[in-house]
Amino acid sequence: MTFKTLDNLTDIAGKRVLVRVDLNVPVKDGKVTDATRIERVAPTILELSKKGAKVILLAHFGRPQGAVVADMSLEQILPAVNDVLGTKVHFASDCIGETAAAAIAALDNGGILLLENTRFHKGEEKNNPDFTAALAANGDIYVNDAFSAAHRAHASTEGLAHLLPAYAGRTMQAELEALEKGLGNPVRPVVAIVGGAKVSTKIDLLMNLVKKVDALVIGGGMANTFLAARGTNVGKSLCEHDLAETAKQIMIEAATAGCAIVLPDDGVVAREFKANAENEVVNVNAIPADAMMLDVGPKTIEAVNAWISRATTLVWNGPLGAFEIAPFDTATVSAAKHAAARTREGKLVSVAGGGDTVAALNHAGVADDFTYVSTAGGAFLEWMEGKPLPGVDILHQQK
Ligand SMILES: Nc1ncnc2c1ncn2[C@@H]1O[C@H](COP(=O)(O)OP(=O)(O)OP(=O)(O)O)[C@@H](O)[C@H]1O
Ligand SMILES: O=C(O)[C@H](O)COP(=O)(O)O
Repeated sequence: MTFKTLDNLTDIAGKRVLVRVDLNVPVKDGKVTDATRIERVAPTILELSKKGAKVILLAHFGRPQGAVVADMSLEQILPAVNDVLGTKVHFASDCIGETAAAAIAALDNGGILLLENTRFHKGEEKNNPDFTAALAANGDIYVNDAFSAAHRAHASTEGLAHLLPAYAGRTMQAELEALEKGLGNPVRPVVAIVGGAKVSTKIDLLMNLVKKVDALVIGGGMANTFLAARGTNVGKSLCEHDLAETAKQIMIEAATAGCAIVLPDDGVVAREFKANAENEVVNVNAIPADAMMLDVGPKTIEAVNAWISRATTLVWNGPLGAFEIAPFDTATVSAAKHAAARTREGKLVSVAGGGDTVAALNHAGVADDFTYVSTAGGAFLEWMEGKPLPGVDILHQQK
């Protein structure tokens, strides 16, 4: 590693350390349902606090697009952060300006403060110099511990490293080391499973991914977009129809690269997005116009598990279905258990990543059996593609 780490940070008592963490955690009815991302950043926060720094946490939640959106406030994450850290964490309702400055001034040495969602300001995602300067005004040192947001060149993930002495946190360091160890030189066949809901932000990554893997299994909302591109009627399923052309190009690129694309043959459809909604298994060519495909079906599960059996290396981002609501967790749980068993037998190197993917593996009870579980989803896929990550690159450039 060529970047500076917390080992280089001594003598920081009383210093204001701005720590970028990723608190974009799964939440249901205002409660955190999986605290893995918080648990992973805890060592950095506690180490800085123990060294007597004033620890100021910067994070985003959701995609409020520069507006203050009440249900995207980080205040709802505060109780879970308190629980995981086992100490009182203060909160300020803005990440810049007087409100933030006053809360920081009131912090004791070793105190911890969480600032409100950075994405409530338009300048965050634009990496706007004035906004970055306003963030920097409240800190002496910058630590980036948000590997899972390092694919974003935002003010709090990249911009700040131009203005303040910048260091990698313990999780940033650990993620990069573990990914390099697990996937730096993957043994073939390499199978990737990509599912989930963030279709528009992840679909472009697949163009390069198909050149690196032997098979790409597509599930979740991502599969519906590919099925639609193939001319299948997906009814009311989560689907980004305007990405049909991109999906077609990816399928062409995969054929050229010799990468098998595995799409669902059957699916579990329902008319309501809720637990135990009335559902049926249908062939993907017979999805009713008023129904949504919320999971892949039994035939597809068999095919996915057969690909996992063939793989020596598995890379997984995004659940195969809406795993939060039973019974639409069936495929995700089955594939997770199968991959875990192959890993335990020493037949598979399994690396999974993503906020909800981690939650899904925890739900299946097998997260500890995977070779490595990254907190990163999009960043993990971009790393896998070999793309430079702005948040990591700028740390390497520190003198
Ligand atoms: N068929 C489907 N229809 C609707 N939602 C789905 C479907 N399949 C999966 N999902 C939803 O996808 C979400 C997870 O997708 P997402 O792309 O955010 O994955 P992730 O692991 O959190 O990655 P990242 O860390 O990049 O956010 C879950 O909330 C799940 O319910
Ligand atoms: O959940 C994630 O993958 C990270 O927090 C980044 O979120 P984003 O895709 O909204 O930038």
